Amino acid sequence: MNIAVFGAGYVGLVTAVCLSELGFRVQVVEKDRHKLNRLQAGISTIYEPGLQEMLIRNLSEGRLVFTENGPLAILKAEVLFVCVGTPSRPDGSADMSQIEAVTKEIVESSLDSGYKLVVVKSTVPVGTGRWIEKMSVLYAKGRKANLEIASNPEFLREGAAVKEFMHPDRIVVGVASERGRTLMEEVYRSFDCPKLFTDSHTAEIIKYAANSFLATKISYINMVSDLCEETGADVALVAEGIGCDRRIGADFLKAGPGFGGSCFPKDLRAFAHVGRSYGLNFGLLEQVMQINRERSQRMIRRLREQLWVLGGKKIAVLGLTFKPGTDDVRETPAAAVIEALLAEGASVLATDPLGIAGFRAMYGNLADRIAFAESAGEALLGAHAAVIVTDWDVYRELDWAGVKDGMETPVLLDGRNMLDRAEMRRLGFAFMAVGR
Ligand SMILES: NC(=O)C1=CN([C@@H]2O[C@H](COP(=O)(O)OP(=O)(O)OC[C@H]3O[C@@H](n4cnc5c(N)ncnc54)[C@H](O)[C@@H]3O)[C@@H](O)[C@H]2O)C=CC1
Ligand SMILES: O=C(O)[C@H]1O[C@H](OP(=O)(O)OP(=O)(O)OC[C@H]2O[C@@H](n3ccc(=O)[nH]c3=O)[C@H](O)[C@@H]2O)[C@H](O)[C@@H](O)[C@@H]1O
Repeated sequence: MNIAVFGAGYVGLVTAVCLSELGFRVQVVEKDRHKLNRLQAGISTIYEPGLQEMLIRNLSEGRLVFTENGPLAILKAEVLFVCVGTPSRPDGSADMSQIEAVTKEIVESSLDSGYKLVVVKSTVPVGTGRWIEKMSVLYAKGRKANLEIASNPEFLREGAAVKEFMHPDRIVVGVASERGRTLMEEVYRSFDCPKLFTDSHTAEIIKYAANSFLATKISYINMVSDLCEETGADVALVAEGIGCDRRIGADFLKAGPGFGGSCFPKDLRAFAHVGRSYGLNFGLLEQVMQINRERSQRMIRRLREQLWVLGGKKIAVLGLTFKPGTDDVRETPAAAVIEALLAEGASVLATDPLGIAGFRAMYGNLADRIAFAESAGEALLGAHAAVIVTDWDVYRELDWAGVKDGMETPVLLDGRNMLDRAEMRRLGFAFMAVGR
């Protein structure tokens, strides 16, 4: 089967590489010249375990091609995956301009040609499939593009993208015709997981509903975490206590600095916007977002409990990416924590194993006002306190006894509950965790 993939970002690149690994012939259309050059040279543009080797193997065996020639890829392909971005607009709604542009390109290049299945993998508001159908008629200008639109949301997580693409918990496909369903069954034939075939509206809602539910679990446990902190209870044990109930489940109950990344914040805003646009009360999601926004202030408050005055103090921020195992800093909680520290008049020395370059590029103004260190050891030298924002293993394995003596005052806020409290206190740290 010939497949085309539009957009070589996290989702598109992983989808394309994995499908070629499964033996499909895949053409990836990418408009960003810089990305395209690197991918054509066999260099992965994102950091994902296992991706680089698979990329080189499938490129060299000729199953995977990167191109900017959309029309040619469209001509050859029977199934076209749309994996372009759907970022937030200022009002929180999803910006559909990339999807719109790809729709136009696909319609114009498939006029009077055979049947093609256009599969939307990007995360999109309910009704997107219908909009693509409507726009297809407009762009066809009275001629016929024999396109069927399907929805196939992606649930992979960054940092484990290849593994989760290849071994998903489920596959969701919103498709109307038998022909489209048969094609999607063929694409996912080798996957051994529940496959849910629905209408396109349902599939589109499943994606936002899943992300919003997971984010709700996180804000919920963060809310409970604050009560644990006030009362001397332990949020990790509370999470274990409720998570053992299979109806609740143990995952996504880790208290911390709040959720970040390119999807949860953006998708919550978009889902809440969709709800509002139908006149529905999606206030629950507004609360989830509000709790998340307040996490950085909570961390500042904890630091003040130990340091009294933050102005003029040097604080080491350990971790800039929104979670470990990725170089992605989009909507990272670290940015809010740094912002809040600077507002207190503290000076910040930040470090991260993979995120420094991305942080500098994305948060220019903020980055200009702080300093960066190559390692945690360097960041902690002379610091009045350290805050762990991202739970990288290197911070777990750090020689804390060794670095403590180099600190001005040994205050440590473990924002991810990753270190052993008793051990840290034994080493002489004024140690604080989250919700315990
Ligand atoms: N990042 C993630 O872990 C996940 C993302 N998603 C969703 O998947 C979609 C894509 O996300 P990412 O891959 O993170 O985005 P991204 O921004 O990393 O990648 C999108 C790519 O599409 C390219 N592009 C834009 N317009 C194009 C066009 N007309 N033709 C060809 N290429 C074009 C861009 O240059 C870019 O490389 C979003 O809707 C996102 O919400 C879904 C699940 C997981
Ligand atoms: O739509 C998407 O893009 C993806 O969004 C998330 O994946 P991702 O953003 O890669 O990262 P997660 O592992 O879900 O973490 C998101 C944020 O929540 C935080 N988190 C996660 C779990 C937890 O218990 N506590 C917590 O604070 C993480 O630190 C991180 O900042 C979803 O988990 C994926 O299923 C989905 O496909």
